[in-house]
Amino acid sequence: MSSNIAFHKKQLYKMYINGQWIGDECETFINVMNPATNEVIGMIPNGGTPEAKAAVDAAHLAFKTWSKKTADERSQLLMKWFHLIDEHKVEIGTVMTMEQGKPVNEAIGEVNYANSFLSWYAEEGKRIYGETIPATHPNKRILIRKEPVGVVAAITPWNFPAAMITRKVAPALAAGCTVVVKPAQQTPLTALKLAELAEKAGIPAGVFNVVTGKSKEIGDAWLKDSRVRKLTFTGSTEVGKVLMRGAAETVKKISLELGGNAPFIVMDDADLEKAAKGLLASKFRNAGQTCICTNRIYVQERILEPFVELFKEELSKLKIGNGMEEGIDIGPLIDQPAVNKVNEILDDAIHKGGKIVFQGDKYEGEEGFFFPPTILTNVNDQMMCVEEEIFGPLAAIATFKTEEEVIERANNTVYGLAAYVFTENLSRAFRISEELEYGIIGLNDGLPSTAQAPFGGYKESGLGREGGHHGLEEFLEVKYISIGLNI
Ligand SMILES: NC(=O)c1ccc[n+]([C@@H]2O[C@H](COP(=O)([O-])OP(=O)(O)OC[C@H]3O[C@@H](n4cnc5c(N)ncnc54)[C@H](O)[C@@H]3O)[C@@H](O)[C@H]2O)c1
Ligand SMILES: O=C[C@H](O)CS(=O)(=O)O
Repeated sequence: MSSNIAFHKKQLYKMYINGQWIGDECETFINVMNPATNEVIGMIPNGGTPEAKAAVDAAHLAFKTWSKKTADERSQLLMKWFHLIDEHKVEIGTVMTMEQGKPVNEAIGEVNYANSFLSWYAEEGKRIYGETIPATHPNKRILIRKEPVGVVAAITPWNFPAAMITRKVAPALAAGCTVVVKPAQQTPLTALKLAELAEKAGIPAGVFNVVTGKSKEIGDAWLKDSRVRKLTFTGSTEVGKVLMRGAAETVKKISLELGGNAPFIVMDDADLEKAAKGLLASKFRNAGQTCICTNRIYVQERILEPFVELFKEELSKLKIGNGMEEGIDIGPLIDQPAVNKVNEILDDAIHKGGKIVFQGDKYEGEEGFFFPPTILTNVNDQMMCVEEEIFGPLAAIATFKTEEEVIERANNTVYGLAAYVFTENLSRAFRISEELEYGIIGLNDGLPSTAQAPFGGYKESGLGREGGHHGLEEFLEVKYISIGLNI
């Protein structure tokens, strides 16, 4: 697919604050790279404290009117934004592929997924119900209201440049909050396309702001600003902990969607073809760079050989290359350090007895950051591929004997985001699902993510949920009104 978007190496994009496109005044600029070719595709303003403060000024002012709109008025504006994103999904997908690397059809799929949060919360926002509670005192009445928390600061990662923004912004705006967003430095252009369409949809100035530039400086400015009442972060657990400590200074509400280390468990009574296809989807989506990608694969001993053969057959159908080309299934990793990390993890596994039983072609086409899809067997729990988040197309297969053993090994991690179980035995499915310490369980399903369901983790994979009605609660305060009467 040829891009119908002209990327000019020296094209300077602007950030979006208070309904204005600004940035020329910044002293420095950041290059945006294409990870498939290592070429510069544009530049963004390297903003910092002044721009971070200006965005909160705008959001704080806009909150006064946006929060007073009816839920239906906000819903209509969210749907105007939804329809514009839908009309421009190929353009946005192309921008995403150019800056993040995922194949363009997968990028367009992410735009649709991102958009589903807008349509879901455009409706959900109309159902922010309060309640009355029977008072024990005859002359009192108890009224409970749910109210928007206020100005929200959102900091998002590079691996899902559209969905990780709308999964926060859609419920926040539906609840009546206003938002300042800092996208990842690697993938700001998708965020700016969303802002362009929000402006076109008529979302008022200051309601949705996108600030680009110095991550720590912008984040610190928002953490210190008491007008920011909620921080919602998606990214690594390491950074999440830093932000959690900073949010304490002004007691901000906080949501954290952090790292993962997903086990993929194949029981000996599984439908092996279904499990192989489910593993392919879960492991190699976004070249393995998703927080809920399978990280460790546990196969019950008796069916190891037939399962690995099926998996190899499925993986051999995937094609690696530049995501802008037709028929590509696996694009590049985000940068060279990411490739180096996966190589380090692979070398560690081989050093500790791991065996490569399949490796795809090493794409030599361009100067990009490619890692060939690889299957390792003879994996043990002392390897880096079991202990750390791989974030690449490396499938690490270990075996186990019993249900009790695999549950203990699967839970033996500080993470608790997603886990996958393939079995055709219903009682076993529920027994294992209920014992796994994870916020998301894919039961015979390698792709559980959807706007209707709460997405989030146990333990060091995060706090709070995104998606479903749970995701709306994250942007609401509960107000209790006690009413004294003369009855
Ligand atoms: N749980 C989820 O839903 C989810 C989704 C996507 C990615 N992730 C996780 O994110 C990680 C990969 O994404 P990443 O490399 O962008 O993560 P990252 O933590 O390095 O960066 C995430 C965001 O935080 C910003 N940031 C970094 N340091 C900061 C600081 N000191 N102050 C303020 N902002 C700061 C970055 O600029 C970026 O915008 C993986 O661990 C992955 O598992 C989790
Ligand atoms: O990387 C983490 C994202 O949340 C992945 S998903 O698209 O929501 O599954």
